[in-house]
Amino acid sequence: MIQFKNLSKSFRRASVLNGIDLEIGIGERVALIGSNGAGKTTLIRCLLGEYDHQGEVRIDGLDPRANRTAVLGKIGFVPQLPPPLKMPVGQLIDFSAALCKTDPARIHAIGKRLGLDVDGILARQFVRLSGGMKQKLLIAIALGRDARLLIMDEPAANLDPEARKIFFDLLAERLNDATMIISSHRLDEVSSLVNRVIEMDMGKVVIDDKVADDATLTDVLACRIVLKRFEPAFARAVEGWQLVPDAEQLVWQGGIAGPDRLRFLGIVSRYTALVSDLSLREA
Ligand SMILES: Nc1ncnc2c1ncn2[C@@H]1O[C@H](COP(=O)(O)OP(=O)(O)OP(=O)(O)O)[C@@H](O)[C@H]1O
Repeated sequence: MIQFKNLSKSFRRASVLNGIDLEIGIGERVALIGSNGAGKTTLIRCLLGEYDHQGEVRIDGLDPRANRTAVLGKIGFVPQLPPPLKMPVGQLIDFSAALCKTDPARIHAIGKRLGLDVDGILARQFVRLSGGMKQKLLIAIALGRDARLLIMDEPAANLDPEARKIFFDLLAERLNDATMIISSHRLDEVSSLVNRVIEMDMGKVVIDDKVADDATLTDVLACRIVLKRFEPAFARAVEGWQLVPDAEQLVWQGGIAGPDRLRFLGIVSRYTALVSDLSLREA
């Protein structure tokens, strides 16, 4: 579906992509990872046909630079930085829906599933929404259409755990009909969403691993944590993860979304000295 052949890109004299060779097939879910400045966004921008470059880029055999309308019609894109649009939300949804030939009601429905009060913000300027609200709306616009390729640049970074769980469910619904590229500078944020990891460094691919799908996107793990003593900082840290404490706030129990387990354990690991027992089991 996607081919990069000896792709190189320089800005003025600075070389940013150096001879990228990659093939990404239908149904692959790729984590595109790498430190700040590694070249992830530039690679995505080349795929979207936004930059001139050396080498070849093809989506279903088409050069995205020469066939932007046809290629963009296949892609649902969530950008890393929300565009500073002054357009009211309702107009933005209608405009995007018309552009992608989809029904605005689909975008409304996904926004609502993500917890966005779509009806209450229709008249608000997009640029005035909070970071999380903007991200939910951009995800709803990208997923509310029949895109065969989903490209998402740090899509879940601003979402709370509840919205992340719904986001994973939404992606799970698209597993059979879409190829996904999810960019992040942290593998633990996206590792359980993907079946291939491509790491970039200084404009080159340094790791390209196919990984086993060991947890499905819709898994929920039963979590139980026992603390040695109550600590308000722990209660604050797990707020939003829907863990319910016992009367003494020493035993915490609840469900954790499978793809979120590493992120959750990362948070709990800050309180390792407090934890006397921890289990995270398939329910
Ligand atoms: N339009 C531009 N003009 C000049 N240099 C650019 C431009 N866009 C990106 N760069 C440079 O290209 C390099 C790669 O940037 P890119 O945004 O692709 O990295 P990234 O891997 O997406 O990083 P991050 O994780 O920080 O988003 C950086 O050194 C950046 O400064």
